[in-house]
Amino acid sequence: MKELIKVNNLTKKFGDKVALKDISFEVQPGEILGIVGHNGAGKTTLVNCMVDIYKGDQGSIEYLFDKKSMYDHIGVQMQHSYFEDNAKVIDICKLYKDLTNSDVDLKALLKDFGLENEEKTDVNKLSGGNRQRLAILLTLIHQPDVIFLDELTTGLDPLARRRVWEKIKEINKEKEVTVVLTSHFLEEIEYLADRIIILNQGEIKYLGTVTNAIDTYSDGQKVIEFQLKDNRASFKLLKYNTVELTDDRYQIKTKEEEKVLIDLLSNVGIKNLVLKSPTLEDVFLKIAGYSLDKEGKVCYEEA
Ligand SMILES: Nc1ncnc2c1ncn2[C@@H]1O[C@H](COP(=O)(O)OP(=O)(O)OP(=O)(O)O)[C@@H](O)[C@H]1O
Repeated sequence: MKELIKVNNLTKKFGDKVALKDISFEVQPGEILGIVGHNGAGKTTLVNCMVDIYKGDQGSIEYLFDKKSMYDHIGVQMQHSYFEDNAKVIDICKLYKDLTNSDVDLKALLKDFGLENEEKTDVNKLSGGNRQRLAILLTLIHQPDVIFLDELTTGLDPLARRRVWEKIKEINKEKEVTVVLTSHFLEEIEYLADRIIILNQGEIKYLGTVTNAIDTYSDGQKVIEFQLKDNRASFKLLKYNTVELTDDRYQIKTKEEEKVLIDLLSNVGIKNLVLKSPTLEDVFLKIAGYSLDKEGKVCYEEA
């Protein structure tokens, strides 16, 4: 299948600051591609280059569609969606429809997004979740092939965030719209994206599926988490150099989980056992000193 967008050796600078360094990848039709990275990693700059807001200093971007009619084919929701304060939901929708000469059925679209009862609501009185749903809806009014969503769910509570995720999945599957999204949230990317790009200081550190990222970076290790039946047996864990104690739970990282489990069960005495595979978070930690804040947002601590 031919790629929808092809980014070739793209470099973008702001003065001396290199925001993107020699980036190459392609967007396949029908996929959800997630771009993830710390603050300042270059996510927004990359999206801005792809939607032709910024010109790269080096490299090129090719589109399957005619670039002259680019905005017929793409829909863009940027990091902050600004709406006129007193504007009503339906007025904004109509404005977008007129501007794009679209023949979309607005009533049906609003119903589809669960906003049919909000038509007359002032946009600034919408809940955070509904506001974000409106932002997605607006990208779809002219029936594009691909939409770009930049940090769509930042600021939403977990329930509202989940609802937005469901909507994105639905649009992708049912309307066959390709989605390029940036996010700070690993859980979001893990849930939504078919493939991910991990950006670190303007460079691609990883491009591929989440599963492959985990396999590649985890080195086949599993995590065994447990409590001791009798804490006096803790000396029996000394032979494991990967053992860690957090709160009252021990963790051992190992490639030989069966052997270690047998030892723990028969010789050490453990309870409340959980066997875990590494997560995308572990991959991030390996790539470059990432950590997560209380909200589950990616942070970066330079060494
Ligand atoms: N218009 C600009 N002028 C100067 N520097 C910029 C500009 N836009 C971005 N940068 C710089 O380029 C780098 C990449 O920024 P960018 O906004 O793309 O990162 P990001 O990953 O989207 O970050 P965030 O998650 O905080 O939105 C940063 O160092 C940023 O300061």
